Amino acid sequence: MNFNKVLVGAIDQGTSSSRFLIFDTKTSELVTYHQIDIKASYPEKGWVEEDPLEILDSINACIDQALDNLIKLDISPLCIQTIGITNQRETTVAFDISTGKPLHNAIVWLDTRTTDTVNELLKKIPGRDKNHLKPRCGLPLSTYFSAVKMKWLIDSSEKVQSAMRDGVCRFSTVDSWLLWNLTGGSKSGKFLTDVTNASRTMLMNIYSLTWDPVLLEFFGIPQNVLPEIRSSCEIYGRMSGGKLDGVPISGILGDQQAALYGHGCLSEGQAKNTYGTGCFMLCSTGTQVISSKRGLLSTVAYKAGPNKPTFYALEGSVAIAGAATNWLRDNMGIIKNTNEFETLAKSVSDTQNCYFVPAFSGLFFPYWESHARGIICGLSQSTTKAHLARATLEAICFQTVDVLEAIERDMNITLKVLNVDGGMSSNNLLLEMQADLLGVPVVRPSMLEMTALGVAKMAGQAEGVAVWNDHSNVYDDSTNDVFVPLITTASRRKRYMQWNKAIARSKNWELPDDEMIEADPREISSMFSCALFTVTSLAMYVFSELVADGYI
Ligand SMILES: Nc1ncnc2c1ncn2[C@@H]1O[C@H](COP(=O)(O)OP(=O)(O)O)[C@@H](O)[C@H]1O
Ligand SMILES: O=P(O)(O)OC[C@H](O)CO
Repeated sequence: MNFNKVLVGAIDQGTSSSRFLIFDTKTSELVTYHQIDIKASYPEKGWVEEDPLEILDSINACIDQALDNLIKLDISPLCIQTIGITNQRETTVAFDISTGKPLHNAIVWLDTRTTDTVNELLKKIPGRDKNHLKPRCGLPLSTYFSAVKMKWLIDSSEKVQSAMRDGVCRFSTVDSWLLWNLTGGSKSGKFLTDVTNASRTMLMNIYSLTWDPVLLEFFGIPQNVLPEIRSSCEIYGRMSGGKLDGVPISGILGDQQAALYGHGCLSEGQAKNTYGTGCFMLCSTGTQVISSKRGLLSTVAYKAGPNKPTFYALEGSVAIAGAATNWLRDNMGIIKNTNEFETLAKSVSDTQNCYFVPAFSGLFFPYWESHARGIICGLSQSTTKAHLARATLEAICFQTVDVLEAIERDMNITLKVLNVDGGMSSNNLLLEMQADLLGVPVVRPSMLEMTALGVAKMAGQAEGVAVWNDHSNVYDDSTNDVFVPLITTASRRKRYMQWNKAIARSKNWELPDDEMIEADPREISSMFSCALFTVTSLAMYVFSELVADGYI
């Protein structure tokens, strides 16, 4: 058996699946991995939940299976020097730190149950400006981020309220839930998070990298329920139990930041776009926080050690990418397997002017509109499921066009290529359409696991581990696939205009609870007449019964 390799393990906990991947530090080669799908539940309209214990079990199972694969390759698991954790961001877990039991299902980043919470919070802000807190945390007020999910749990869950009273409630993002459990849980677990995950809660000040008292007060979250914030690269603790007992965990990055790092987009103006459950383009802004005028988020990209500088990024977040494929498969039954999707979409040469805005979770960038909902428009008698499949891909591409344009304008740069990765980027048609609609070549590496590679590199360079030193270059391999634009600018513009008409129709669809106040006066008067008619009829009925019974 080979004991000489120097390997790093990466836990990649995404929205749709969990993975454990093992990389060779000499070649950046993916040696082996195992992946398990995660079930989401939708208990009410707009709610998206996952089971924190299923997430944890899936990671343990992935580790075990990947280690078995390694042994089959005749490589010893003892070659694994350290482990990194990368994760779906914003998804919020509430648990009891004395027992380790979750107090509620995890509320997934896509969940829109807090639409009314956001409305209520907006009322506290002068002019209801959703960007009011942006100078502190880089983010607009939205259902997307963890703070509103925590507020909802405090306001709505009796178990959370009781655990808060007993001082045992803790809130975490998925990184700290996993870290705490893997380092020993209620016996010896380390309750820590990293700056990139903390920067997605809306509670961390992006300059000081500490929990911000003004933000904590605004959302009503006491600081003692939150993990301690650390850099993205240091030994946080060691695996407790299992086949990797004692191996350090030394890197944590939110999954989109990890992909940026994996691509090696470390210099100002370098960008990547990851197509997973959602689709997220991040562009490095160096050590400067750039505040977007166009709806992009300012976020922490990484901090490669406690005493290292903090790097930042601008981010354009598109909520629904692969999630739309899953919806067409699971809810509509249009395909049986994800891999049929490309063949179906390719079976037609265009969308026949059908547009699909999959705003299931409202619209994120650049609108930050919680009340938008999904629409399909431009249907005709000849529209088929193939046109809808193609329109789904187009929708993801159009939103990416918006993000790229905003990044270029905010940073005053022109991107010459777009580096891509993520599960959905295996779809060639998606990337061909993306290049066409962007007018910029799209470059896909032969190894798509940039998220896992990013956090493996980060973990491998931590002080006390230092097994991986090469971070400087954009991920480079001679077997990259390049997709070049083939359509004319005029055709691109026409389709983009039509897309914007579809977006306009999806906006402001859901009515907030207090919408009556701003509703059309004709609607209010018709509802008032209806209510008056009902009350009068009831009174006349009671009166006639009283007369009939001789009381009057
Ligand atoms: N060839 C494909 N065509 C369309 N969608 C795909 C394809 N392959 C994967 N997907 C979608 O991509 C998502 C999985 O990507 P992944 O990066 O693993 O997601 P996550 O990190 O969010 O768990 C799923 O939503 C899946 O349906
Ligand atoms: O699951 P992904 O890969 O789409 O990533 C989810 C994001 O981290 C949400 O912000």
